[in-house]
Amino acid sequence: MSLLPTQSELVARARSDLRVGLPVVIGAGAQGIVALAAETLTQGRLDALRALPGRAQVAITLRRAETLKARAYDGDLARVVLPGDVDAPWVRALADPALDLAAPMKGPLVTARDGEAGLHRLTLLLAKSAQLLPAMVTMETDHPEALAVEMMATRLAPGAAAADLALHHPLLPVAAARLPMEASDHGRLHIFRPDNGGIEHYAIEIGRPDRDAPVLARLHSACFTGDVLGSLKCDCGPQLRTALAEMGRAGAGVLFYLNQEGRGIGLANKMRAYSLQDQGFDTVEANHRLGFEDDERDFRIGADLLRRMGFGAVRLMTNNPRKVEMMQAEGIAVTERVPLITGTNRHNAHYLDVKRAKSGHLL
Ligand SMILES: Nc1nc2c(ncn2[C@@H]2O[C@H](COP(=O)(O)OP(=O)(O)OP(=O)(O)O)[C@@H](O)[C@H]2O)c(=O)[nH]1
Ligand SMILES: [Zn+2]
Repeated sequence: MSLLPTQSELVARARSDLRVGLPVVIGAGAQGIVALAAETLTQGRLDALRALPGRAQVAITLRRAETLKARAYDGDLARVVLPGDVDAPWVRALADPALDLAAPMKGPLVTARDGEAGLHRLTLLLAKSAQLLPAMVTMETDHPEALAVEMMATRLAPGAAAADLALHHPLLPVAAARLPMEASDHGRLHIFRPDNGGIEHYAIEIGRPDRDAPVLARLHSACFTGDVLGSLKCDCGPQLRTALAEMGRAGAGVLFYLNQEGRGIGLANKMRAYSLQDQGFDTVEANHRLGFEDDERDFRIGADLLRRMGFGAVRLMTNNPRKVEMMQAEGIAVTERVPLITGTNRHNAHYLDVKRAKSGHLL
């Protein structure tokens, strides 16, 4: 045993570094990259990065590249060559579509087609996992180890970092207590935390569901605006309350409250998406313009929690066939899909239409 951080712990540290605005180094031997998140980039850090020998680029996802009409030569991403005369706000505008319509980027953007994009791809995965906009300022380096020491930066080994980012981190029970609720006197709230100190998720157990029979279950993704504020832009709040009420009526059930706000992009990015929706884009288009896929959730979380609580089969309350497929792919038997249609109003009619048309929801 050692007090030194493992690669997985270094990935967790790198996430915080990027959110703070610090650089992260990825690489070993003679091949590496220094990366800063576009969202937290300051002018000082951009100047310091440019003072290093090498070519500064901004890695963006294919989704964002399509919006910016930049050619993507690296499959799912593009490397925009950073012009010599641009400042930090220019880089942030490349990442953040808030100003796309008001102040379109001065193009054309030149994108790199030579060299390797593997490390750039990793930096984008890291940005997404830190719930930052997926756009990273990068500089290639042929002495990553020395540079990381010099900058006191977290350095990740590419293979180990890629493996950790693809891994589902097991969720461990932290605490549980009795919680009488409007929906049931017999509630119990369980808190789970991943072994890398990441985002916590909750289970609300109602009654004492039989572990040997399919349990009435709901995998509810967090929606601060809908669940807490009663937003009329979506149907989340009524879905949450209806699901709990039905479990209360049935006397047993389990609702997982998964902190995958905004289909996994985080609340700040969801508000960026809402602001694009105010400009006329639908929920799917808005995610794409930000550089995200329409659904960035990891459904392994729900399956892990179900199993950890002793359930192998569910009667799943959802209108989303993907949730059913994903649970089955993760080895959870879905014996029945229980529709959960509630909370439609004139503000969310279009949102629900788009979910039906583009995301395959059965509404
Ligand atoms: N990015 C983004 N997320 C949204 C938007 N509207 C709602 N959400 C999020 O979408 C998620 C909805 O979660 P769920 O209700 O569990 O899932 P669902 O895929 O709609 O499926 P079911 O409700 O089970 O039928 C929540 O995380 C919300 O925060 C939006 O316009 N953009
Ligand atoms: Zn919602």
